[in-house]
Amino acid sequence: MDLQARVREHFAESIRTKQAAESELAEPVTRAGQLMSQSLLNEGKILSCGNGGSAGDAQHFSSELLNRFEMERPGLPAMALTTDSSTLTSIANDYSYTDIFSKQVRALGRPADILLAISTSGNSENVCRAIDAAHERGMCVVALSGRDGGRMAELIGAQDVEIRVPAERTARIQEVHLLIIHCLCDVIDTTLLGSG
Ligand SMILES: O=C(CO)[C@@H](O)[C@H](O)[C@H](O)[C@H](O)COP(=O)(O)O
Ligand SMILES: [Zn+2]
Repeated sequence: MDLQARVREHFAESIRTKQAAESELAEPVTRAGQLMSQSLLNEGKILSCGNGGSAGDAQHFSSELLNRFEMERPGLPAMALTTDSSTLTSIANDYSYTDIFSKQVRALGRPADILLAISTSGNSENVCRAIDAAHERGMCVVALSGRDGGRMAELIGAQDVEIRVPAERTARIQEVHLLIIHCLCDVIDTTLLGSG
């Protein structure tokens, strides 16, 4: 087994996936960044959720808003719904794992807020329920997905933005999700602060 060849193929496939995504996703990513900027200007906040690697992505995004991305600026209101182990374990224990995000969205969400919902398959039930809860609260949703968009694609409304990575493999989709998260931070900072 040529391990180095395998590693090289990961690099090559990741590069190809990002190149394929560029032309397809530049428009929805920009639109999502503008939607988030408008929410922040309207005193809204951004809630984010996902499972596994996507939980890490949700936290990565909220930390870049709460602290900073590349420009010096005041912190922006954002919260990953994946971090409070007491809340997560009690909801999962008393209700169901599928309710861990939706219950938090119902408690915290306000109409000016945005939900960043992340799922490579688009089929994680707890993320789908969070989207339903966001809509109940009058919030807009930015959905990061992949493959055929899964069930999440059916839940997205005209006021929302779906960003579906054109790839099948979870790892490749996640790698593009992280790039998109950095693009969203850049659009938000540039919209709020100017390009310097
Ligand atoms: O990071 C990885 C795989 O690269 C895993 O932890 C992965 O995120 C988990 O299996 C998730 O539960 C997958 O959920 P989803 O992306 O389909 O919503
Ligand atoms: Zn991963």
